[in-house]
Order: sequence, then structure tokens, then C-alpha cells
Amino acid sequence: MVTGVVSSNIVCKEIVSIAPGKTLEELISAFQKDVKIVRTMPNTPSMVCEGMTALCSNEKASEGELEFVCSLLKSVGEVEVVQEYMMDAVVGVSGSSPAYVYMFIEALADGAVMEGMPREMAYKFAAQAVLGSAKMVLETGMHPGALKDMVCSPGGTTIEAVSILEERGMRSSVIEAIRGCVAKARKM
Ligand SMILES: NC(=O)C1=CN([C@@H]2O[C@H](COP(=O)(O)OP(=O)(O)OC[C@H]3O[C@@H](n4cnc5c(N)ncnc54)[C@H](OP(=O)(O)O)[C@@H]3O)[C@@H](O)[C@H]2O)C=CC1
Ligand SMILES: O=C(O)[C@@H]1CCC=N1
Repeated sequence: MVTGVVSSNIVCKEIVSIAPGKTLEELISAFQKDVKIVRTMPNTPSMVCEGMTALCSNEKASEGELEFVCSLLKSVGEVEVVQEYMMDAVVGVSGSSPAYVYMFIEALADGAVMEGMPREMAYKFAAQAVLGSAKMVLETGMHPGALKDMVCSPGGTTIEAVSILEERGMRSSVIEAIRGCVAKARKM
């Protein structure tokens, strides 16, 4: 609908799309012009300059033009040029995933509140633990499983929690959620 409105008035040379599931081919045909298209998938942490954006472009866009869009997006976070077939997976793993991460942070805080911690303090402890854990993955380059093992002392508290999360299907729930997310993107 929006492309219909825009295409009749378009004067610019490059179009940057943030629409999930809309392929370069679909975008080109929607604009009905000889356009240069950069298809991207950003995420909301861009608001605090910790975004993760993937992009790909049609062959009409030159390397310099793609580089220009990359440089704009790099001002608000990390950027990766990917092959187009990966764009739907990107929606699941970074475009939409901040929502699931916030749900996890909320649940961590709820658990702490149940044990008597004040709510605001619980959000700080939960969010900083998630931030620090993410940084460990990015900065050490270690496998997430190995990092998890480092926290699990033999017979300790963490393995108790890990065992309950496994029993309740945390990892398979997340995998299935991403499959649903990607399937929805492909239908859009
Ligand atoms: N939210 C996210 O994290 C991400 C979103 N995206 C994509 O970005 C797009 C926007 O998402 P989001 O900001 O969350 O959605 P919102 O619903 O918050 O914003 C959509 C905006 O588009 C305007 N709009 C809707 N229809 C028209 C129209 N026909 N003509 C002109 N303006 C219109 C709306 O105006 P009004 O309020 O007046 O109706 C509104 O300002 C979506 O395609 C989404 O999939 C991509 C990556 C991440
Ligand atoms: O929910 C959506 O449609 C958008 C796409 C990625 C994040 N939010």
C-alpha cells in the first residue's frame, strides 16, 4: 500500500526498505521503476547505538552506494551485509528478538521480586546480567555452551536452574518461536 503511494511520487535514487519478508524482487516490482533498493532489517536497540542490522541490495545499487547506507547504519550499531536468503532468519534472530529478550529480563526480575527484591533493582540486576553475558559471547568468542558450563559449579545452584529450564523446554520454545517468526515474515 505504502509503496503504491511512494512510487508515484518518487524522485530519489535509492530506496532503503525495513519491511520484513519483502524481497528485493517484490520491492522492485512494487515501485515499478528502475530503482536501486537496499533491503535491511534493523532492530530497536539502534535507539541506544547497539543495533544489529543486516542488509542486501539489488545489482543496480553500486558498491559505493551500499557502503554509504552501511555507514549510515553503522552510526547506530553493528551492520552485516548478507545474502538475501538469510534476511528472514535475521528477522527471527535480531529484528524481533529484542522482544523475547525483554520477556526474559521481565521474567528474571519477576523471579527476584518473588524472592523479595524491589522491582526496579530487579530490572537492573537482570538487564546487567543479560548485557554482560552478551558481551562475554562477543568479546571472548567462546561457545555459549562453554560459557554456560563456566557458571555451573558441580552440585551448585546454577545447574539446578539449568535443569529446570531444560525440563520446561526453554531452548526448544525459543527455536519454535523463531521458526514461527520467520514463517510469518515469509508470508508478509
Ligand atoms: N519495530 C521494530 O523493531 C522493527 C520494525 N520494522 C518494520 O518497520 C515498519 C514499522 O514498524 P513500527 O515502527 O514498529 O510500526 P508502527 O505501527 O509503530 O509505525 C508505523 C508507522 O507507519 C505509518 N503508516 C502506516 N500506514 C501508512 C500509510 N499508508 N501511509 C503513510 N504512513 C503510514 C503509521 O502512521 P500512523 O501512526 O499515523 O498510523 C506509523 O507512524 C514495519 O514494517 C516493521 O515490520 C523493522 C525492523 C524492526
Ligand atoms: O514485528 C515486526 O513486524 C517487526 C519486524 C522486526 C521487528 N518488528
